Amino acid sequence: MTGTSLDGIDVALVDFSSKPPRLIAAQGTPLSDDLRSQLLNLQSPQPNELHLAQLAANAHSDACADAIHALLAQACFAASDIEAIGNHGQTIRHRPECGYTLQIGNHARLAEKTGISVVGDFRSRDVAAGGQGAPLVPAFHQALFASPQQKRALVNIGGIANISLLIPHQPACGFDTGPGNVLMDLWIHQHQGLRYDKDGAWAASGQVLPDLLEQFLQDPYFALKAPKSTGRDLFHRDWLKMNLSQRSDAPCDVQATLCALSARSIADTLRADEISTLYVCGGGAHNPTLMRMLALELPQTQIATTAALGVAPDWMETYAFAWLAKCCLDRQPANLPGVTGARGLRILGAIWPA
Ligand SMILES: Nc1ncnc2c1ncn2[C@@H]1O[C@H](COP(=O)(O)OP(=O)(O)OP(=O)(O)O)[C@@H](O)[C@H]1O
Ligand SMILES: CC(=O)N[C@H]1[C@@H]2OC[C@@H](O2)[C@@H](O)[C@@H]1O[C@H](C)C(=O)O
Repeated sequence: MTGTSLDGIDVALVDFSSKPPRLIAAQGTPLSDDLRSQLLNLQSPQPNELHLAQLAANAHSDACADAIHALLAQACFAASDIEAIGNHGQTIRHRPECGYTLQIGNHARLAEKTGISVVGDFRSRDVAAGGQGAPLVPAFHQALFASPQQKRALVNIGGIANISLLIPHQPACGFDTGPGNVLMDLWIHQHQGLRYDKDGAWAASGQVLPDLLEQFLQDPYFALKAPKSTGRDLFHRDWLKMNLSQRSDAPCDVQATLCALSARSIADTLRADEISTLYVCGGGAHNPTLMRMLALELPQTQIATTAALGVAPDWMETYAFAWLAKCCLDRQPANLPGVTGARGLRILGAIWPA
């Protein structure tokens, strides 16, 4: 799994012979600066992008192969022990309203380099069926973490944040709430040249600006009803420029307000449901300022990380894509039409045999 933050490749080794499937080992490997900038550049139109996208897809697959080999070595497994790799690829465009979403990665090359079958291209079938193609993890959250008594929510705060609402006796519901860390990452990079605001320290040094927060919340995305999904296509550098060009706020106050935007846009989606516990995963779970703001927004809700469910916050997404790959191999539909808006259940993904 490589997500919208473009911070690294996460690999999980999952055993499906046990019920529920068991996460045996997991590892994160940082992306090289070169590959990261190739992938970041492809997030917006540029000359010769078809050729550049293919080169980046090859480099992405080579880096995935290295990360997989490293995890197998660490966990003392051989390639021949592995039934398949689920490979999300890197999202470089997400335009379901135009009938496509694009995750690049050369699956054939990954199968060739590892000798392991690859399952990839998880989102396009759902989009072809009229869905958003995202988020896909609510089905996994429902299968593994729904409780018969408790109203639970799981939120993944990655570059973009996506939530799953697991209410007993109701179909699972889920959507992207909006920016998770992506805007905070862009803003601190612009001002301090850093990749991210470690422990939310810079945000904690500023004041949330209520008028700016209200302005941010005017973006029509936040008022849209589900099904909805988003990405860097909407929440990018120009979004910040458009919202901030007429203002002269202290950069640390803007960072605090972007952090509050992530917390508020997540919390706003939960107020009506009397959720007993909100479980947080993704990199945002490591940001105490963001976690504190979430707790302030939701005083009636217990907030924990998914470690309380037995899964460290960094491995939830990659675990989910192993599960999605297994569903594909078993010819089991894995989308939730009530989440993505697809016309019906669909088998997600395509297989590149070893
Ligand atoms: N210690 C920390 N303090 C603050 N923020 C952190 C910390 N660790 C990680 N993060 C944030 O988490 C981000 C990475 O999160 P994650 O790996 O979940 O994103 P992703 O999977 O790439 O995104 P998505 O889920 O949208 O595809 C980093 O870019 C950073 O903003
Ligand atoms: C198009 C795309 O890659 N979307 C990602 C992204 O990262 C978070 C959010 O935006 C979510 O919609 C999705 O990933 C998760 C894993 C999902 O599909 O459930």
